[in-house]
Amino acid sequence: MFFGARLVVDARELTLAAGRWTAVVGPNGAGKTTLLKALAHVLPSQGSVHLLGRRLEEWPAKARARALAWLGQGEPGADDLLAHDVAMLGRLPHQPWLAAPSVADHAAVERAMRRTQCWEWRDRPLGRLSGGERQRVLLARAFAVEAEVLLMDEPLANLDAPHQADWMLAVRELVASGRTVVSVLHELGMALHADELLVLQRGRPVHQGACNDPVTHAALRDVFDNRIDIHKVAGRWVVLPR
Ligand SMILES: Nc1ncnc2c1ncn2[C@@H]1O[C@H](COP(=O)(O)OP(=O)(O)OP(=O)(O)O)[C@@H](O)[C@H]1O
Repeated sequence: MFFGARLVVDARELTLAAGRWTAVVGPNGAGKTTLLKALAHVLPSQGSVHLLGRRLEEWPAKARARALAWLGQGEPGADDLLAHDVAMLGRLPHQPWLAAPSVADHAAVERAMRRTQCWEWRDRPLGRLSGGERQRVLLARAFAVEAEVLLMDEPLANLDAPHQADWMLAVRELVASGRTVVSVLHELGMALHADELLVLQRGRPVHQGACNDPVTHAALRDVFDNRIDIHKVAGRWVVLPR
């Protein structure tokens, strides 16, 4: 992937496992967002990206939007829209042109908003929510798609600890039902609870492996210049800066 003439991400032959949760990690500027945008078809890439075995370009746009849900980093939203309407945007790929949302669409939105605990303020405009509340609405929009594959860039931004835990639980449920989740995470302790870690450094994937594998931990320490410590506390991974 290039920005102008500059090669920003050089990821050849990269496969992300279906039916698993992969966390993409690495230092600032490593290319995590760029990679995710290329996977989501938000940014052009030079190679070819396959989604569920089929080239992205070969998917009819609406079918692709049903199969692949995308949550960008710090997404601007229309501040005047009500939270419920924002979440309903996730159902657009399911709706015929100019049709009103169906019963199934309303049910999916309610499920998603309850999942991220924002159903209570469904009638409030996005612009009048706190950062974390807003993020939970945007997460609900992504969940409401009920896609096979979810790509989320910094989904935990602005979320407090209990809602981070809720997000992880939601991801676990999605993966248990056969869905694929790929998330860029700066919270390395959370990332280590994924199934797989993809470690990026200066635009290249330098390691891909199981989160509980010591080799993965060594790769992680390495890309952060040995300035992190990884511990297991009460059965959970904790990453501390050094
Ligand atoms: N629109 C752009 N134009 C030019 N270069 C860009 C653009 N967006 C990002 N870059 C550069 O591409 C590289 C990768 O950026 P990217 O946002 O993918 O990194 P990241 O790993 O997600 O970083 P962070 O952890 O800081 O969010 C960086 O060197 C960045 O400066």
